[in-house]
Amino acid sequence: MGEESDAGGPGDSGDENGTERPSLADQRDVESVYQPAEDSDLLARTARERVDAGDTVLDVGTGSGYVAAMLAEAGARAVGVDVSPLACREAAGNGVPVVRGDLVEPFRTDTFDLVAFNPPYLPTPPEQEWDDWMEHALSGGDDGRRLVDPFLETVERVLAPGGEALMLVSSLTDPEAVRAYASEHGLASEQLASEKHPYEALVVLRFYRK
Ligand SMILES: C[S@@+](CC[C@H](N)C(=O)[O-])C[C@H]1O[C@@H](n2cnc3c(N)ncnc32)[C@H](O)[C@@H]1O
Repeated sequence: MGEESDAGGPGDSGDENGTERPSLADQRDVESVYQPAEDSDLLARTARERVDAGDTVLDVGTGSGYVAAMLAEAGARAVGVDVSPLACREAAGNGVPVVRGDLVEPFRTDTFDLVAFNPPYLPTPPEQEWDDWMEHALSGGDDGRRLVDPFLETVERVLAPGGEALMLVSSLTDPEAVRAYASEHGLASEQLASEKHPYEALVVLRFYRK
């Protein structure tokens, strides 16, 4: 399952003569797919506690597929979605059914018991933005909420009755502002977990219909 084409998107760099240039990620010799870190692990551990065998779950921005794979291990029917073709390929290679797409857009209404999202959240001023798939994995734009806000605007549509969304939020992106925005969009919230790290606190928030 899933679309794993390299067509389109950042990193596809060729000049007017059709000469292929390496993507910025290649030029910088950085990984092109976000590898699981403390944030991935906190989200996966918290979500795993909440799924029952047979639940249908979605891992938004699945990256390597780490969170989806942990939930599948717990007995859930887990699917991932990612905008990056490189992430889709890696997740599929790790045994995760994956769809290439934008947030929850590819999925039907009322589908998922649980939606998990570890968004790109690093606050990044425009002049520091770069142009490769790793930027899509890391940069949360000026306030860190470039993807957080659209997720909160759209996730309710795909939640099954009684379903919930779990999102990893950093102290860098103001969890209280995230909760206020969710509330404006019809979602109640609570904090399920938090961990302190050298430069930030990581928090898992739960969102559900009011
Ligand atoms: C911080 S990484 C998290 C990866 C993985 N879930 C984990 O926890 O290790 C964020 C992921 O979101 C993906 N992403 C960015 N924008 C997206 C969008 N609009 N729709 C779906 N995925 C997106 C990135 O490609 C990246 O894989």
